[in-house]
Amino acid sequence: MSADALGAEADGFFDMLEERRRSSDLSYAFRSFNPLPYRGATDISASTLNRMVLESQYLSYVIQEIMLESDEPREMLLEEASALLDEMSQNLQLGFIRLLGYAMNKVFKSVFSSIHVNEDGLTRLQQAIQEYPVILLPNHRSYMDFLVLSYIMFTYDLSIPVIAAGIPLMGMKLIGEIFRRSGAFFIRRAIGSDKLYWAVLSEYVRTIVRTGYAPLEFYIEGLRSRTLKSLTPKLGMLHMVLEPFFKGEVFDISLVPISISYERVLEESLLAHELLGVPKPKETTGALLKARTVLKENYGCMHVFFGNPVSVRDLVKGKINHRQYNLVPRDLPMKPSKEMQEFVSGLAHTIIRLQERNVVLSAWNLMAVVLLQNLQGIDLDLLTQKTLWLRRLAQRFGAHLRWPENVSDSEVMSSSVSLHHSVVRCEGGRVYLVEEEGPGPVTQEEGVFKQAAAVLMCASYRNQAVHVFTRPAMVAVAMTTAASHRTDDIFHNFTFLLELFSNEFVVIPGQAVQDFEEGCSLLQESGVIGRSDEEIYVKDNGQETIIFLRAILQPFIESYQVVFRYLCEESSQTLSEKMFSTNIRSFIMKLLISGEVQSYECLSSDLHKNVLSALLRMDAVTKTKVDDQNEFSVNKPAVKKIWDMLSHGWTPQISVDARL
Ligand SMILES: CCCCCCCCCCCCCCCC(=O)SCCNC(=O)CCNC(=O)[C@H](O)C(C)(C)COP(=O)(O)OP(=O)(O)OC[C@H]1O[C@@H](n2cnc3c(N)ncnc32)[C@H](O)[C@@H]1OP(=O)(O)O
Ligand SMILES: O=C(CO)COP(=O)(O)O
Repeated sequence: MSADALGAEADGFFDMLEERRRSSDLSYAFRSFNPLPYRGATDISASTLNRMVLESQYLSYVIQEIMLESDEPREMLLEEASALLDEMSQNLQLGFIRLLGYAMNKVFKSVFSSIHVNEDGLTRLQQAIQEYPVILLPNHRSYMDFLVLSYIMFTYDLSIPVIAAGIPLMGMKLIGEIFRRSGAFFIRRAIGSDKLYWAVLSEYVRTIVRTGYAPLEFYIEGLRSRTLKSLTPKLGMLHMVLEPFFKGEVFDISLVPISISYERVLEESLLAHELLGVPKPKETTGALLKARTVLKENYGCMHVFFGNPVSVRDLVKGKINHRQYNLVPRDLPMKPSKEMQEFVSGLAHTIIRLQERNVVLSAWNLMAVVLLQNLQGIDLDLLTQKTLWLRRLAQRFGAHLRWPENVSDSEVMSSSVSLHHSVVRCEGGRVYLVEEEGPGPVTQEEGVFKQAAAVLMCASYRNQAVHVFTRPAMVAVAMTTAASHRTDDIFHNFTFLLELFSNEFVVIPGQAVQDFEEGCSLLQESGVIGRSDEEIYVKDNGQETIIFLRAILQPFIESYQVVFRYLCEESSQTLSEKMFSTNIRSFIMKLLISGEVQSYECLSSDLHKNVLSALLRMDAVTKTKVDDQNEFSVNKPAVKKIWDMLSHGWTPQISVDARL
């Protein structure tokens, strides 16, 4: 894979569709496919893989345990395990990859103007696959993610991965089976305490890794992020894939973070509506066929960045004494120690941060930041000027920006507006958010709902860029709310924000000092703040940036305040999960209609969940299970205290003139 052969661009990416557009779909589908597999792989079929799981000492041990706990005979448990495996297992066949390859080639060429892939990433991946078992860890924003990744692997002769898929996809007529034969293995949602299921799933995953059956791909965020912001990682699957290393069954494992960035996301409208409580359309083949009209649209370009493979062996050095795990017989279940749980959690969060680092942003992401601070509309010239200002700031903060070369800034702006016609329109030189077409709203609630959907759609594109600004923005807010200029005081407020928002923005646990230093250094290097031994102060020409950064966090702060207010004013101290989401929405709807609250982002269900998670972590709310339903008990004084801390010294009304 040489740069010349692939036609790599200055930034190391090349457009893989360029070549695809020159050849026929059929010849692509029937191309010769000669991947270089993992050198240590045992060449086994999908059915042998299943048999290995069923006959494993591990499964036999767990079945023995279950037999002792219940009255079920061994044969029945074995049959159950076999049925679970039939439901779960993949049956990867090259013929089906070719079939999907043919279809996807057509789809991708039609919906995307380009698919940029980093050439060195492909080369590194090719090498990594041959050396050790490889785990592909992409971010998850769209159904397109897994299609495009297997498409890239097929196109560049890389071993086709097997992929952990949520079970609803299995239920799609025909498609479910095609996915299974294209490498998907299906896992149930919320496994809970089903011991046999955990045993079958974890042994299946470990056997794939141990035998080097194929690269294993899974979505560590567990689902598509509705907000396009990174999600707090799930840990179950990561624990499973690492175990063969800790038990000394493989020498090393390579974890490959993958950052997929869309200029325009196919599901943009559906995701925003889900945030407003509209249920997700069920995954059915009928629904898929109905949704094919979205394929008539243009979704601009996408970027796929294959990150540096992370060696687990290197990572554990000095952190975990993994020899202690060699003492446990390999076939016995291994309960992860506290040390191990912390390690896996830190690693999962690190993977998300690595994904974020290599997300490629477009002019549109920056425009969305500015637009959200100017919901009343903004002159195109001013929008251009502010976007260019933000471009410089984002670059100083280390963002990966893709700005078209040899194209004037005004063209970049107008082509972004036209690509995102579902979010914005330009009328008489002014840019406004677009509300969804359809009959005009009948009630005030419907009016608010439409406006909120428009704002949430735009916010999702700001969210793609928000990780670039989070840390400096938290420093900016902490500086405003701190009792003095003293670094200690500012750090104190910073850690409060970091803790409160740690479901909103992914932070690596236990790294508050590093996060604070990162935020401060970026601001200092950009000439926004100055630091003495003990103090931090805003420089005269830094005010504009500080105000802008505070405004980025403003919708989040305002939304958290509103949820706190609801929890404190709600007459009942105990809330079921269902009641909470319905009641909070109608509470906020009223405040939006009365004008008491301005931020439409307050209506996002993702944000409501994040506030609850934060309060649970901060011991202001407790969760219990009643009849299989989550119930929350609210400690009002504790919530009030957190609310006060967030509000103390904070000036919610940033004057419109001062905003970007
Ligand atoms: C050329 C063109 C080709 C094109 C070709 C196309 C190919 C087309 C293929 C289609 C492919 C689709 C792909 C879709 C993409 C998705 O569908 S993404 C969604 C599915 N994937 C994932 O979710 C992966 C990441 N998820 C996880 O890691 C989750 O943790 C799991 C494993 C699924 C479990 O979920 P969960 O029940 O939510 O569990 P989790 O919260 O992690 O843990 C729950 C509890 O179980 C405990 N637990 C964890 N592990 C264990 C264990 N082993 N034993 C006992 N207890 C355990 C935990 O400690 C936890 O306890 P508490 O802390 O609550 O006390
Ligand atoms: O991730 C999935 C398929 O891509 C399934 O989960 P969601 O549809 O909830 O995102």
